[in-house]
Amino acid sequence: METTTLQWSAAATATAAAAAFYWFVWVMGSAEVKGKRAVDLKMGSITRDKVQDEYKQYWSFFRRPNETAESSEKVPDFVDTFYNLVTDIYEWGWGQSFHFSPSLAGRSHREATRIHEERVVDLVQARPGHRILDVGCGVGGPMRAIASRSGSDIVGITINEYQVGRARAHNRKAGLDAACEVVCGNFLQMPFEDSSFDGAYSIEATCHAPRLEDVYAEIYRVLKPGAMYVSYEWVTTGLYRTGDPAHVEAIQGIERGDALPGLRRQDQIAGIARKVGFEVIKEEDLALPPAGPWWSRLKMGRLSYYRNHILVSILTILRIAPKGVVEVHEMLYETAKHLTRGGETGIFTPMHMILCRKPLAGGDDSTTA
Ligand SMILES: C=C(CC[C@@H](C)[C@H]1CC[C@H]2C3=CC[C@H]4[C@H](C)[C@@H](O)CC[C@]4(C)[C@H]3CC[C@]12C)C(C)C
Ligand SMILES: C[S@@+](CC[C@H](N)C(=O)[O-])C[C@H]1O[C@@H](n2cnc3c(N)ncnc32)[C@H](O)[C@@H]1O
Repeated sequence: METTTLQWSAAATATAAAAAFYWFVWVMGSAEVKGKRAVDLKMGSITRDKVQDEYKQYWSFFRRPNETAESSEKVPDFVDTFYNLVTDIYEWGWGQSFHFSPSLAGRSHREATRIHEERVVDLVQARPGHRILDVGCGVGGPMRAIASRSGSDIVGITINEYQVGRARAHNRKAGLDAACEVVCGNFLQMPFEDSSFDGAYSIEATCHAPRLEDVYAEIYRVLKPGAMYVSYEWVTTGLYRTGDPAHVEAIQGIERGDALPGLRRQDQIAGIARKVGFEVIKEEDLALPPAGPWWSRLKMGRLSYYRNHILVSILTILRIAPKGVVEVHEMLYETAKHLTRGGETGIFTPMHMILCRKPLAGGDDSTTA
Protein backbone atom coordinates (compact mmCIF):
# COMPACT_ATOMS: atom_id res chain seq x y z
CA MET A 1 0.00 0.00 0.00
CA GLU A 2 1.25 3.48 -0.78
CA THR A 3 2.27 5.77 2.09
CA THR A 4 -0.46 8.32 1.32
CA THR A 5 -3.15 5.62 1.36
CA LEU A 6 -1.83 4.37 4.71
CA GLN A 7 -1.85 7.91 6.08
CA TRP A 8 -5.38 8.46 4.85
CA SER A 9 -6.69 5.26 6.41
CA ALA A 10 -4.90 6.00 9.73
CA ALA A 11 -6.46 9.47 9.78
CA ALA A 12 -9.89 8.04 8.94
CA THR A 13 -9.58 5.44 11.73
CA ALA A 14 -8.50 8.10 14.25
CA THR A 15 -11.42 10.37 13.24
CA ALA A 16 -13.89 7.48 13.52
CA ALA A 17 -12.49 6.55 16.97
CA ALA A 18 -12.72 10.16 18.16
CA ALA A 19 -16.29 10.45 16.83
CA ALA A 20 -17.24 7.17 18.55
CA PHE A 21 -15.72 8.34 21.84
CA TYR A 22 -17.54 11.69 21.56
CA TRP A 23 -20.83 9.91 20.84
CA PHE A 24 -20.28 7.43 23.71
CA VAL A 25 -19.48 10.09 26.30
CA TRP A 26 -21.48 13.12 25.30
CA VAL A 27 -24.45 11.67 23.45
CA MET A 28 -25.05 8.21 24.95
CA GLY A 29 -23.73 9.49 28.23
CA SER A 30 -25.98 12.49 28.36
CA ALA A 31 -28.89 12.57 30.78
CA GLU A 32 -31.93 10.66 29.66
CA VAL A 33 -33.87 13.75 30.58
CA LYS A 34 -32.39 17.24 30.36
CA GLY A 35 -28.99 18.53 31.20
CA LYS A 36 -26.73 16.30 33.27
CA ARG A 37 -23.96 14.60 31.33
CA ALA A 38 -21.47 11.93 32.36
CA VAL A 39 -18.65 14.48 32.12
CA ASP A 40 -20.48 16.64 34.69
CA LEU A 41 -20.55 14.01 37.46
CA LYS A 42 -19.36 16.00 40.48
CA MET A 43 -20.58 14.11 43.57
CA GLY A 44 -22.35 17.03 45.20
CA SER A 45 -20.54 19.30 47.61
CA ILE A 46 -17.79 16.74 48.31
CA THR A 47 -14.33 17.81 47.13
CA ARG A 48 -12.85 15.46 44.51
CA ASP A 49 -10.23 13.91 46.77
CA LYS A 50 -12.78 13.05 49.50
CA VAL A 51 -15.36 11.16 47.43
CA GLN A 52 -13.92 7.69 48.00
CA ASP A 53 -13.53 8.26 51.78
CA GLU A 54 -17.03 9.65 52.14
CA TYR A 55 -18.40 6.67 50.26
CA LYS A 56 -16.55 4.26 52.59
CA GLN A 57 -17.93 6.05 55.66
CA TYR A 58 -21.44 5.96 54.21
CA TRP A 59 -21.13 2.28 53.42
CA SER A 60 -19.84 1.26 56.84
CA PHE A 61 -22.74 3.15 58.48
CA PHE A 62 -25.57 1.71 56.36
CA ARG A 63 -24.03 -1.70 55.66
CA ARG A 64 -25.93 -3.39 58.46
CA PRO A 65 -29.14 -2.57 60.33
CA ASN A 66 -28.35 -0.26 63.21
CA GLU A 67 -31.05 0.76 65.62
CA THR A 68 -29.41 2.49 68.57
CA ALA A 69 -30.58 5.99 69.52
CA GLU A 70 -27.06 7.27 68.95
CA SER A 71 -26.96 5.95 65.40
CA SER A 72 -30.44 7.42 64.70
CA GLU A 73 -29.08 10.87 65.45
CA LYS A 74 -26.40 10.42 62.81
CA VAL A 75 -28.85 9.39 60.07
CA PRO A 76 -29.56 12.87 58.62
CA ASP A 77 -25.82 13.55 58.19
CA PHE A 78 -25.28 10.26 56.40
CA VAL A 79 -28.38 10.86 54.27
CA ASP A 80 -26.81 14.19 53.30
CA THR A 81 -23.57 12.38 52.35
CA PHE A 82 -25.60 9.83 50.37
CA TYR A 83 -27.23 12.59 48.29
CA ASN A 84 -23.85 14.23 47.67
CA LEU A 85 -22.74 10.91 46.24
CA VAL A 86 -25.80 10.02 44.17
CA THR A 87 -27.55 13.24 43.08
CA ASP A 88 -25.59 13.70 39.84
CA ILE A 89 -25.83 10.01 38.95
CA TYR A 90 -29.60 10.06 39.59
CA GLU A 91 -30.06 13.13 37.39
CA TRP A 92 -27.84 11.67 34.68
CA GLY A 93 -29.48 8.24 34.60
CA TRP A 94 -33.04 8.91 35.79
CA GLY A 95 -33.99 12.60 35.48
CA GLN A 96 -35.05 15.36 37.84
CA SER A 97 -37.71 13.37 39.73
CA PHE A 98 -36.12 11.00 42.23
CA HIS A 99 -38.99 8.56 42.63
CA PHE A 100 -40.81 5.65 40.98
CA SER A 101 -44.23 5.66 39.33
CA PRO A 102 -46.60 2.97 38.08
CA SER A 103 -45.87 2.23 34.42
CA LEU A 104 -48.77 3.20 32.17
CA ALA A 105 -49.59 1.46 28.89
CA GLY A 106 -48.86 3.72 25.92
CA ARG A 107 -47.16 6.39 28.07
CA SER A 108 -43.47 7.19 28.36
CA HIS A 109 -41.65 7.10 31.72
CA ARG A 110 -41.61 10.87 31.68
CA GLU A 111 -45.40 11.05 31.25
CA ALA A 112 -46.00 8.39 33.91
CA THR A 113 -43.75 10.31 36.32
CA ARG A 114 -45.65 13.53 35.76
CA ILE A 115 -49.05 11.89 36.18
CA HIS A 116 -47.90 10.37 39.49
CA GLU A 117 -46.77 13.82 40.64
CA GLU A 118 -49.88 15.66 39.43
CA ARG A 119 -52.07 13.28 41.42
CA VAL A 120 -50.81 15.19 44.47
CA VAL A 121 -52.54 18.39 43.27
CA ASP A 122 -56.01 16.87 43.57
CA LEU A 123 -55.22 15.01 46.78
CA VAL A 124 -54.00 18.07 48.71
CA GLN A 125 -56.51 20.31 46.90
CA ALA A 126 -53.74 22.75 45.86
CA ARG A 127 -55.06 25.94 44.30
CA PRO A 128 -53.66 29.31 43.11
CA GLY A 129 -52.70 31.40 46.15
CA HIS A 130 -52.01 28.34 48.32
CA ARG A 131 -48.61 27.83 49.97
CA ILE A 132 -47.73 24.13 49.75
CA LEU A 133 -44.81 22.35 51.44
CA ASP A 134 -42.70 19.74 49.59
CA VAL A 135 -41.03 17.62 52.29
CA GLY A 136 -37.74 16.23 50.93
CA CYS A 137 -37.86 17.96 47.55
CA GLY A 138 -34.71 16.59 45.83
CA VAL A 139 -33.78 18.68 42.79
CA GLY A 140 -37.42 19.69 42.40
CA GLY A 141 -38.90 17.59 39.57
CA PRO A 142 -42.21 17.09 41.44
CA MET A 143 -42.26 20.68 42.71
CA ARG A 144 -42.16 22.12 39.20
CA ALA A 145 -44.86 19.74 37.93
CA ILE A 146 -47.13 20.52 40.90
CA ALA A 147 -46.57 24.30 40.76
CA SER A 148 -47.31 24.36 37.00
CA ARG A 149 -50.42 22.23 37.33
CA SER A 150 -51.95 23.91 40.42
CA GLY A 151 -50.81 27.52 40.29
CA SER A 152 -49.83 27.21 43.97
CA ASP A 153 -46.60 28.46 45.50
CA ILE A 154 -44.39 25.56 46.59
CA VAL A 155 -41.74 25.64 49.29
CA GLY A 156 -39.39 22.64 49.17
CA ILE A 157 -37.02 21.51 51.89
CA THR A 158 -34.03 19.19 51.46
CA ILE A 159 -31.15 18.39 53.78
CA ASN A 160 -28.67 18.47 50.91
CA GLU A 161 -27.14 21.84 50.01
CA TYR A 162 -26.03 20.62 46.58
CA GLN A 163 -29.63 19.71 45.72
CA VAL A 164 -30.74 23.21 46.75
CA GLY A 165 -28.41 24.69 44.12
CA ARG A 166 -29.55 22.21 41.46
CA ALA A 167 -33.25 22.75 42.26
CA ARG A 168 -32.94 26.55 42.15
CA ALA A 169 -31.09 26.41 38.83
CA HIS A 170 -33.78 24.14 37.33
CA ASN A 171 -36.53 26.41 38.71
CA ARG A 172 -34.94 29.45 37.08
CA LYS A 173 -34.50 27.63 33.78
CA ALA A 174 -38.16 26.54 33.84
CA GLY A 175 -39.27 30.13 34.62
CA LEU A 176 -40.76 28.88 37.90
CA ASP A 177 -38.47 30.57 40.42
CA ALA A 178 -41.22 32.97 41.52
CA ALA A 179 -43.53 30.06 42.39
CA CYS A 180 -40.94 27.61 43.76
CA GLU A 181 -38.73 28.30 46.76
CA VAL A 182 -36.09 25.86 48.02
CA VAL A 183 -34.76 25.76 51.57
CA CYS A 184 -31.87 23.74 52.98
CA GLY A 185 -32.86 22.12 56.28
CA ASN A 186 -33.78 19.05 58.26
CA PHE A 187 -37.42 17.97 57.94
CA LEU A 188 -37.25 16.78 61.56
CA GLN A 189 -36.86 20.42 62.71
CA MET A 190 -38.22 22.65 59.99
CA PRO A 191 -37.48 26.39 59.94
CA PHE A 192 -41.17 27.27 59.38
CA GLU A 193 -43.86 28.90 61.55
CA ASP A 194 -46.67 26.84 63.08
CA SER A 195 -49.83 26.67 60.90
CA SER A 196 -48.18 28.38 57.94
CA PHE A 197 -48.96 26.00 55.02
CA ASP A 198 -52.21 25.28 53.14
CA GLY A 199 -51.09 21.77 52.25
CA ALA A 200 -48.07 19.45 52.19
CA TYR A 201 -46.76 16.39 50.39
CA SER A 202 -43.76 14.08 50.55
CA ILE A 203 -42.72 11.83 47.69
CA GLU A 204 -40.47 8.90 48.65
CA ALA A 205 -38.60 11.03 51.19
CA THR A 206 -39.92 10.40 54.73
CA CYS A 207 -38.51 6.84 54.51
CA HIS A 208 -35.18 8.48 55.45
CA ALA A 209 -36.51 9.47 58.90
CA PRO A 210 -35.41 7.13 61.70
CA ARG A 211 -38.83 7.66 63.38
CA LEU A 212 -41.75 8.44 61.08
CA GLU A 213 -43.69 10.06 63.95
CA ASP A 214 -41.02 12.79 64.23
CA VAL A 215 -41.37 13.98 60.65
CA TYR A 216 -45.17 13.56 60.64
CA ALA A 217 -45.39 15.64 63.85
CA GLU A 218 -43.32 18.42 62.22
CA ILE A 219 -45.56 18.42 59.13
CA TYR A 220 -48.64 18.49 61.38
CA ARG A 221 -47.21 21.48 63.27
CA VAL A 222 -46.63 23.64 60.16
CA LEU A 223 -49.99 22.88 58.50
CA LYS A 224 -53.03 25.11 58.95
CA PRO A 225 -56.03 23.41 60.58
CA GLY A 226 -58.08 21.73 57.86
CA ALA A 227 -55.09 21.40 55.49
CA MET A 228 -54.30 18.14 53.66
CA TYR A 229 -51.08 16.12 53.62
CA VAL A 230 -50.28 13.28 51.22
CA SER A 231 -47.26 10.99 51.34
CA TYR A 232 -45.91 8.26 49.05
CA GLU A 233 -44.20 5.92 51.53
CA TRP A 234 -41.60 3.17 51.05
CA VAL A 235 -42.81 0.14 53.05
CA THR A 236 -42.69 -3.64 53.29
CA THR A 237 -46.02 -5.29 52.47
CA GLY A 238 -47.94 -8.11 54.16
CA LEU A 239 -46.12 -10.59 51.86
CA TYR A 240 -42.76 -9.89 53.54
CA ARG A 241 -41.55 -12.80 55.72
CA THR A 242 -38.76 -11.98 58.16
CA GLY A 243 -37.98 -15.71 58.31
CA ASP A 244 -37.28 -15.94 54.58
CA PRO A 245 -33.58 -15.23 53.87
CA ALA A 246 -34.28 -14.18 50.26
CA HIS A 247 -36.83 -11.61 51.48
CA VAL A 248 -34.46 -10.29 54.14
CA GLU A 249 -31.62 -9.99 51.64
CA ALA A 250 -33.76 -7.92 49.25
CA ILE A 251 -35.07 -5.61 51.99
CA GLN A 252 -31.67 -5.08 53.60
CA GLY A 253 -30.20 -4.49 50.13
CA ILE A 254 -32.81 -1.78 49.52
CA GLU A 255 -32.08 -0.19 52.91
CA ARG A 256 -28.30 -0.01 52.60
CA GLY A 257 -28.31 1.17 48.96
CA ASP A 258 -30.89 3.90 49.60
CA ALA A 259 -29.74 5.37 52.95
CA LEU A 260 -32.71 4.01 54.88
CA PRO A 261 -32.56 3.55 58.65
CA GLY A 262 -35.13 0.70 58.45
CA LEU A 263 -38.21 0.17 56.30
CA ARG A 264 -41.57 0.32 58.06
CA ARG A 265 -44.48 -2.06 57.55
CA GLN A 266 -47.40 -0.92 55.42
CA ASP A 267 -49.84 -1.52 58.29
CA GLN A 268 -47.92 0.83 60.64
CA ILE A 269 -48.28 4.04 58.63
CA ALA A 270 -51.87 5.07 59.41
CA GLY A 271 -51.38 4.45 63.14
CA ILE A 272 -48.35 6.76 63.17
CA ALA A 273 -50.28 9.49 61.32
CA ARG A 274 -53.16 9.24 63.82
CA LYS A 275 -50.75 9.25 66.76
CA VAL A 276 -49.45 12.74 65.84
CA GLY A 277 -53.03 14.04 65.43
CA PHE A 278 -53.87 13.55 61.75
CA GLU A 279 -57.21 12.29 60.56
CA VAL A 280 -56.51 9.56 57.96
CA ILE A 281 -58.74 10.10 54.92
CA LYS A 282 -57.44 7.35 52.65
CA GLU A 283 -54.67 4.79 52.20
CA GLU A 284 -53.84 2.94 48.97
CA ASP A 285 -50.90 1.02 47.56
CA LEU A 286 -50.59 2.72 44.17
CA ALA A 287 -48.40 -0.16 42.95
CA LEU A 288 -51.25 -2.69 42.97
CA PRO A 289 -53.01 -3.67 39.70
CA PRO A 290 -54.34 -2.18 37.48
CA ALA A 291 -51.12 -0.16 37.92
CA GLY A 292 -48.30 -1.46 35.72
CA PRO A 293 -45.07 -2.56 37.46
CA TRP A 294 -43.01 0.38 38.73
CA TRP A 295 -39.84 -1.77 38.58
CA SER A 296 -40.06 -2.39 34.80
CA ARG A 297 -38.16 0.85 34.20
CA LEU A 298 -35.29 -0.52 36.32
CA LYS A 299 -35.23 -3.80 34.37
CA MET A 300 -35.30 -2.09 31.01
CA GLY A 301 -32.24 -0.11 32.02
CA ARG A 302 -29.88 -3.11 32.35
CA LEU A 303 -28.00 -2.42 29.09
CA SER A 304 -27.58 1.23 29.87
CA TYR A 305 -26.18 0.34 33.32
CA TYR A 306 -23.37 -1.62 31.64
CA ARG A 307 -22.72 1.28 29.29
CA ASN A 308 -22.75 3.68 32.22
CA HIS A 309 -20.35 1.48 34.16
CA ILE A 310 -17.85 1.52 31.28
CA LEU A 311 -18.34 5.24 30.91
CA VAL A 312 -17.72 6.11 34.58
CA SER A 313 -14.69 3.79 34.57
CA ILE A 314 -13.20 5.56 31.52
CA LEU A 315 -13.97 9.00 32.98
CA THR A 316 -12.31 8.03 36.26
CA ILE A 317 -9.18 6.77 34.46
CA LEU A 318 -9.09 10.05 32.51
CA ARG A 319 -9.51 11.87 35.88
CA ILE A 320 -12.60 13.65 34.55
CA ALA A 321 -14.76 11.96 37.22
CA PRO A 322 -13.48 11.77 40.82
CA LYS A 323 -12.20 8.49 42.27
CA GLY A 324 -15.03 6.65 44.01
CA VAL A 325 -17.70 7.21 41.35
CA VAL A 326 -17.30 3.66 40.07
CA GLU A 327 -17.97 2.25 43.56
CA VAL A 328 -21.05 4.46 44.01
CA HIS A 329 -22.32 3.44 40.58
CA GLU A 330 -21.75 -0.23 41.42
CA MET A 331 -23.70 0.20 44.69
CA LEU A 332 -26.63 1.71 42.76
CA TYR A 333 -26.57 -1.13 40.28
CA GLU A 334 -26.79 -3.67 43.13
CA THR A 335 -29.57 -1.63 44.71
CA ALA A 336 -31.53 -1.67 41.45
CA LYS A 337 -31.43 -5.49 41.56
CA HIS A 338 -32.75 -5.57 45.15
CA LEU A 339 -35.49 -3.06 44.29
CA THR A 340 -36.52 -5.16 41.29
CA ARG A 341 -36.67 -8.28 43.46
CA GLY A 342 -38.72 -6.37 46.05
CA GLY A 343 -41.17 -5.34 43.31
CA GLU A 344 -41.40 -8.72 41.59
CA THR A 345 -42.01 -10.63 44.82
CA GLY A 346 -44.48 -7.98 46.01
CA ILE A 347 -42.78 -7.72 49.44
CA PHE A 348 -42.01 -4.02 48.96
CA THR A 349 -43.75 -0.95 47.56
CA PRO A 350 -42.35 2.57 47.12
CA MET A 351 -45.81 4.08 46.68
CA HIS A 352 -47.99 3.37 49.66
CA MET A 353 -50.15 6.50 49.51
CA ILE A 354 -51.58 7.98 52.70
CA LEU A 355 -53.85 11.01 52.64
CA CYS A 356 -54.32 12.90 55.92
CA ARG A 357 -55.98 16.03 57.21
CA LYS A 358 -55.08 18.21 60.15
CA PRO A 359 -58.41 18.53 62.00
CA LEU A 360 -60.02 21.96 62.28
CA ALA A 361 -59.60 23.59 65.67
CA GLY A 362 -62.53 22.64 67.89
CA GLY A 363 -62.77 19.19 66.30
CA ASP A 364 -65.05 20.09 63.35
CA ASP A 365 -63.41 17.96 60.65
CA SER A 366 -66.19 18.24 58.11
CA THR A 367 -64.55 20.77 55.76
CA THR A 368 -61.10 21.22 54.25
CA ALA A 369 -58.84 24.27 54.10
C1 LIG B 1 -36.59 7.30 46.58
C2 LIG B 1 -35.33 6.96 46.46
C3 LIG B 1 -34.65 6.89 45.11
C4 LIG B 1 -35.44 6.05 44.12
C5 LIG B 1 -34.85 6.02 42.70
C6 LIG B 1 -34.98 7.39 42.04
C7 LIG B 1 -33.38 5.49 42.65
C8 LIG B 1 -33.25 4.11 43.35
C9 LIG B 1 -32.11 3.37 42.62
C10 LIG B 1 -31.55 4.36 41.64
C11 LIG B 1 -30.75 3.89 40.46
C12 LIG B 1 -30.30 2.62 40.35
C13 LIG B 1 -29.42 2.17 39.26
C14 LIG B 1 -28.67 3.35 38.60
C15 LIG B 1 -27.84 2.90 37.38
C16 LIG B 1 -26.83 1.84 37.80
C17 LIG B 1 -27.12 4.10 36.77
O1 LIG B 1 -26.37 3.68 35.61
C18 LIG B 1 -28.07 5.21 36.37
C19 LIG B 1 -28.92 5.65 37.56
C20 LIG B 1 -29.67 4.47 38.22
C21 LIG B 1 -30.75 3.96 37.26
C22 LIG B 1 -30.29 4.99 39.56
C23 LIG B 1 -31.36 6.07 39.29
C24 LIG B 1 -32.19 6.45 40.52
C25 LIG B 1 -32.78 5.21 41.24
C26 LIG B 1 -33.74 4.45 40.34
C27 LIG B 1 -34.57 6.50 47.70
C28 LIG B 1 -33.15 6.91 47.80
C29 LIG B 1 -35.31 6.68 48.99
C1 LIG C 1 -35.51 10.08 47.07
S1 LIG C 1 -35.36 11.79 47.26
C2 LIG C 1 -36.98 12.30 46.69
C3 LIG C 1 -36.95 13.73 46.24
C4 LIG C 1 -38.25 14.27 45.66
N1 LIG C 1 -39.34 14.09 46.57
C5 LIG C 1 -38.53 13.62 44.33
O1 LIG C 1 -39.44 12.79 44.28
O2 LIG C 1 -37.85 13.95 43.35
C6 LIG C 1 -35.48 12.05 49.02
C7 LIG C 1 -35.30 13.48 49.43
O3 LIG C 1 -35.49 13.59 50.85
C8 LIG C 1 -34.53 14.47 51.37
N2 LIG C 1 -34.29 14.19 52.79
C9 LIG C 1 -33.96 13.03 53.38
N3 LIG C 1 -33.82 13.18 54.71
C10 LIG C 1 -34.08 14.49 54.98
C11 LIG C 1 -34.11 15.27 56.15
N4 LIG C 1 -33.84 14.76 57.35
N5 LIG C 1 -34.44 16.58 56.05
C12 LIG C 1 -34.72 17.13 54.83
N6 LIG C 1 -34.68 16.44 53.68
C13 LIG C 1 -34.38 15.14 53.75
C14 LIG C 1 -33.30 14.21 50.53
O4 LIG C 1 -32.36 15.26 50.66
C15 LIG C 1 -33.93 14.09 49.16
O5 LIG C 1 -34.09 15.36 48.63
